Amino acid sequence: MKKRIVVKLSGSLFGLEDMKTLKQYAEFFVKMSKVCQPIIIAGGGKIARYYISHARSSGADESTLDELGIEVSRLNAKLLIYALQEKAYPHPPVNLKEVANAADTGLIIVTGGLHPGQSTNATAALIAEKVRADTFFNATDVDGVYDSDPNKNKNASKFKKIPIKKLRSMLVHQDSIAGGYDLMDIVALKVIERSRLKTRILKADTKILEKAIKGSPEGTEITLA
Ligand SMILES: Nc1ncnc2c1ncn2[C@@H]1O[C@H](COP(=O)(O)OP(=O)(O)O)[C@@H](O)[C@H]1O
Ligand SMILES: O=c1ccn([C@@H]2O[C@H](COP(=O)(O)OP(=O)(O)O)[C@@H](O)[C@H]2O)c(=O)[nH]1
Repeated sequence: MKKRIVVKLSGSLFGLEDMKTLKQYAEFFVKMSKVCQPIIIAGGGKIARYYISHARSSGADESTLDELGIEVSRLNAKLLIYALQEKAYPHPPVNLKEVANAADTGLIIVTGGLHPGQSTNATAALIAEKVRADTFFNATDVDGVYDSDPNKNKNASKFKKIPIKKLRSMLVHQDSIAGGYDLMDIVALKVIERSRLKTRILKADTKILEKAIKGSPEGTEITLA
């Protein structure tokens, strides 16, 4: 059986700016499917935050806002499925059991969020645990974990490796509101730790992802004591 690779794809890839991005990622994952089975979780991106902020201003509760984000992430997943055509399982699985059954088809799997109160990284970690993935890649809009937010602090320095306990202490203050959950949420970290998931946080770029899938130490590795 081919090794299973779980990739959480930043929602920023599903923006309206560059329509050819998804086609490039579809071609990339078809190429990678010759050496592994990609199992992809799509983020919600700006469109999710558009719906979340409007509904929040109307007084919707946080779990309702999370569900909006989940719906958008599932729409993003469908866009990638359409670009993958017959190489992909035909729709985004709706729960972990369906993900596991879908993975047994050997097809490329694409889904979105699954449950309120967490981010797509938590969903990706749960899926990696469920399908016994070889590695979980959080393909995000930064090239790894820094000692502070590199988008706010130009002097931040990047970790090649970071112990999960240190990462948790760095992120514990972040707010767990819908549309928040920057970088990794506490549910994702819990699942990575309990199942000792091999996890790497790296830039969402097909060339970098290809090198990482082939074993190159791209981005930041989360180490487990
Ligand atoms: N210590 C950190 N290292 C790297 N990025 C961080 C850190 N703290 C906060 N961030 C922020 O997390 C963002 C990535 O998380 P997120 O917005 O959830 O990305 P994604 O779109 O992949 O889900 C980065 O753009 C960065 O601004
Ligand atoms: O399993 C999930 C996945 C996502 N979300 C919601 O959907 C939003 C968009 O997902 P995420 O932030 O992970 O996507 P990103 O744009 O950061 O890639 C999240 O902020 C949550 O509000 C959720 O509630 N449960």
